[in-house]
Amino acid sequence: MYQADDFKLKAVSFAGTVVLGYAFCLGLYRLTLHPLSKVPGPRLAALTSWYEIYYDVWLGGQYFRSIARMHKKYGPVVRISPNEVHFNDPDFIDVLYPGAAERKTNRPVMVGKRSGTPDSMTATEDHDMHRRRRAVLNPFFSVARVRKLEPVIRQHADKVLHRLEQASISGEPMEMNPLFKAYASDIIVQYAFGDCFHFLYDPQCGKPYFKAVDMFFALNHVFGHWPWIGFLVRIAPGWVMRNFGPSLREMWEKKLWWITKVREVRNSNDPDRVKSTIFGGVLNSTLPDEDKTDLRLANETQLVVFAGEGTTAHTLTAAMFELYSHPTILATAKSELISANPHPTAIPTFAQLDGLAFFNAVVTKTIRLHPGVVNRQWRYSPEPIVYRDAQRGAEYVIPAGVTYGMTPTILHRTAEVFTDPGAFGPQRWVENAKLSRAFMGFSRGPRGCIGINLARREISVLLASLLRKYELYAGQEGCTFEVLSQHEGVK
Ligand code: HEM
Repeated sequence: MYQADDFKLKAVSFAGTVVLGYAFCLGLYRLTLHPLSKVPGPRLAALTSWYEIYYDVWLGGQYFRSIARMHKKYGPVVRISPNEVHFNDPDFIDVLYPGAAERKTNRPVMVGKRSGTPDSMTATEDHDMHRRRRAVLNPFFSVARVRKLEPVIRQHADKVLHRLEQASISGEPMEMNPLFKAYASDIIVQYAFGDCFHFLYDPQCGKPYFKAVDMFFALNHVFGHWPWIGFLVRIAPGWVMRNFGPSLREMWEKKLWWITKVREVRNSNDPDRVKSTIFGGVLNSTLPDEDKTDLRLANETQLVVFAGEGTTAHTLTAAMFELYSHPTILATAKSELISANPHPTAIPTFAQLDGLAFFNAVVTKTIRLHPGVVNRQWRYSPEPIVYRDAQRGAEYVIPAGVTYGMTPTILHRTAEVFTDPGAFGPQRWVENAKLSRAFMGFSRGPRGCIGINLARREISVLLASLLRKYELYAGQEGCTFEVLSQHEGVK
């Protein structure tokens, strides 16, 4: 008995010594011999990814703030975890996010895992496979195709005005962000399948669903570090979600809806549906059959829909907040809109909005200050990348396969690039077109935002409609908005 206990004790202490010895050697390697060991950054971040986990999982998505502080301390390139570097240099954007013809850019596998949409375009690691998958979606987001959506976008903007009109009659305060999410969601889901959830007719504007999506995004950090948790959430049967994951349930149910809709489009005999909906086009494309399974297309739908909802709504909310808190800028934007569209309650056409330099700069400037995508834009290159830090006179080689990223939230608030970076000044953008060299709001390169044309149209049509109709509330009668404190956002 005594001997057995002694043996167990020895086995445990041996195993403990092996684990500690391994951790010690790994730490030593990461700090000294690792190919990134010369890249500046906090030692703790180089030693262990628990540093990142603390900020992103424990504190909830806060690592980007810590990375911003690192850049202030260590310069334009920092090692933010044992195997990842982060850049903050606008002159290096085109090297890190090159055109498809210049160099391949792969996406780290971890990004797909954290996105919760395996096999979707954005989760596709390989450059060439991503190109193939994206090629079938690209035509649906071209300038010309989005122009064809003009009646749909204007019709949805009209529905938003109608909701606000109803609220003004009933005296019910209207929260703008869920309304904007409902607007963006109804448009993109309608375009995807020829049908949508009609959130703009829902008294709650789909709030329970959007809360579930927010919760899912918050969990992305957890899925990124422990992908098996994401896997369990994905495969969880309905009764588990209903009983143990009520906050995600709404989203989970929508996933079943995506699958049903993919099947409906697949079995549809209506040629119009095939031509005019995104997933009709995908099913009819030359993609191989393994890329057209119900599950992969449901994941692709979830990606496209998620990517188009919150981002657009966030930009609209932020634009309203900035404009109505800067009455002089609001007045300039309004006078430009009045000259293009004299009727205050008419939804403007695309043609009326084209060429409104100041108004369009308001949209870009809003995305600069409040980018809809906060996380870093992860990539890796199949070839080494050389970075020269002119300030320090140092050169760093980022080996092939090492994850790197840039973050618009950090880049767009860098004083070396934008003087007075926190200020909302669209006029600067009108006067200095060169500022766009440092703009990453829609990312760059072949994995940049596919929905940029659609987003710009959705935002400008609705924003212009609201600005034309509503005044800032100062006790007067009529169509007004009230801006609450900065922390509460726009209501
Ligand atoms: C103001 C609104 C928007 C902003 C600021 C925005 C921003 C971005 C950014 C920064 C990325 C790159 C993310 C990365 O590299 O990790 C991206 C990707 C993407 N966006 Fe947008 N987006 C907006 C609206 C839209 C809309 C309306 C759609 C349309 C459905 C859309 C669809 C997508 C898709 C599908 C991707 C993934 C592309 C790929 O992986 O190849 N986005 N977006």
